[in-house]
Amino acid sequence: MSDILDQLDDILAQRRQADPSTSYVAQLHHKGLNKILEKVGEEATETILAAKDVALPGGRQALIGETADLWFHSLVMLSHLGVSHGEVLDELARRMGISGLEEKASRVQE
Ligand SMILES: N=c1c2ncn([C@@H]3O[C@H](COP(=O)(O)OP(=O)(O)OP(=O)(O)O)[C@@H](O)[C@H]3O)c2ncn1[C@@H]1O[C@H](COP(=O)(O)O)[C@@H](O)[C@H]1O
Repeated sequence: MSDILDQLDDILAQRRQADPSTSYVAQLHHKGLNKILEKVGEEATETILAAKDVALPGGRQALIGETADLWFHSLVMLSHLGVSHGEVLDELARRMGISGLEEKASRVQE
C-alpha cells in the first residue's frame, strides 16, 4: 500500500505546478485550502453515509469508492500543507510501538 501512496504523493507534488485546466489536483491547489478542506469534509460525510448503507446491494463497493475519495482528498490536503504521508505512517507506526525506520525496513523486506 505504501508504494501506491509513494507514487500518488509524487503525482500530487508534480500537480502543484500543473495547469489547473488540465488537472483536477492542480485545480484544487489553485482554489486553495478552503476548497480542499470542503472536499475532505464532503468525502468524509459520503463515506459515513456509505458505511451506514453497506448492507444494501452494491454497498460494499460504494464504501470502498468513498473511502478512496476520502483518502485521496486527505493526501491532497497534506500535500498542499507540505506534510508527507510518510509522517502520518510514522505516527501510526509509533502507536504500534515500532519506529518509522523499522516500519520502512519491514516494507522493504516485503
Ligand atoms: N485518485 C484520484 C481521484 N479520486 C477522486 N478524484 C476526483 O475527485 C473528484 C471527486 O469529487 P466528487 O465525487 O465530489 O465529484 P464532483 O462532484 O465532480 O467534484 P466537485 O465538482 O465537487 O469538485 C472527482 O472529480 C474525481 O475525478 C480523483 N482525481 C485524481 N486522482 C489521482 O490523482 C492523479 C492526478 O489527477 P489529475 O490532477 O486530474 O491529473 C490521477 O492520476 C489519479 O491517480
